[in-house]
Amino acid sequence: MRILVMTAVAAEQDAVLRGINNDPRFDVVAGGVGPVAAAISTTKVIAKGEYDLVISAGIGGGFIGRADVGSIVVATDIIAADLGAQTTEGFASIEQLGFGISRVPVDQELATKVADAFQKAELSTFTGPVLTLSTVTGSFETAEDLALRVEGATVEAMEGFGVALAAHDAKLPVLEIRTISNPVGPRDKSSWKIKEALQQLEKASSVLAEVL
Ligand SMILES: O=C(O)c1cccc(C(=O)CC[C@H]2O[C@@H](n3cnc4c(=O)[nH]cnc43)[C@H](O)[C@@H]2O)c1
Repeated sequence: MRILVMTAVAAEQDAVLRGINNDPRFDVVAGGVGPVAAAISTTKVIAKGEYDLVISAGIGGGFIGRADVGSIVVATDIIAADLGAQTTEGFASIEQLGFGISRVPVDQELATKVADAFQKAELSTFTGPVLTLSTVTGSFETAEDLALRVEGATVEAMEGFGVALAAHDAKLPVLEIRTISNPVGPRDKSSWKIKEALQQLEKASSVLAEVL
């Protein structure tokens, strides 16, 4: 199996590389921050290689009560949560507007297998929808709006939908794995546990190499 892991930045790429420990089945690429950069870079890498699976991996924000800081989340769905329109009845996704897809399903069997392996490795693991946004949430109000709008919203990040759409376009299965660096809500960088989340990403990646 040939596996492409897309991260946003080099620090996440390095954590994954440490975890997979030179496993030749994996390519790990830092594709840039945000859904557009992620989509472009993933499309370019897929075009040059023969892959069986694409994974969006990195740190993310956990919705309070759904995913604790320091935990790992395996996506059940990858959702473009701010791709749509504000209407008098509230937000309408481009899917609801009839302009395209705003949700890419993951390979559910593989997602369950990976989540089970993380739990067996005694890593605090949750599953649920992972939201892709172009703007990091900065208030409780926005966090609550997203949680109400997307049933079971578990994580927010910025690249998954870009990676997933590129994989979907190439008819490849996709997963998204996020290690939680911060709670979704008011911007308080002092509360971000990025180093710990990167350590969890390394641990998760070592389990990935065993289970895939
Ligand atoms: O608000 C800030 O000053 C700030 C501090 C640290 C990081 C950022 C980012 O923009 C990180 C974006 C980057 O990390 C992922 N990520 C991690 N947590 C979240 C989140 O709560 N919401 C969205 N993205 C998050 C994301 O995938 C990016 O790659 C800002």
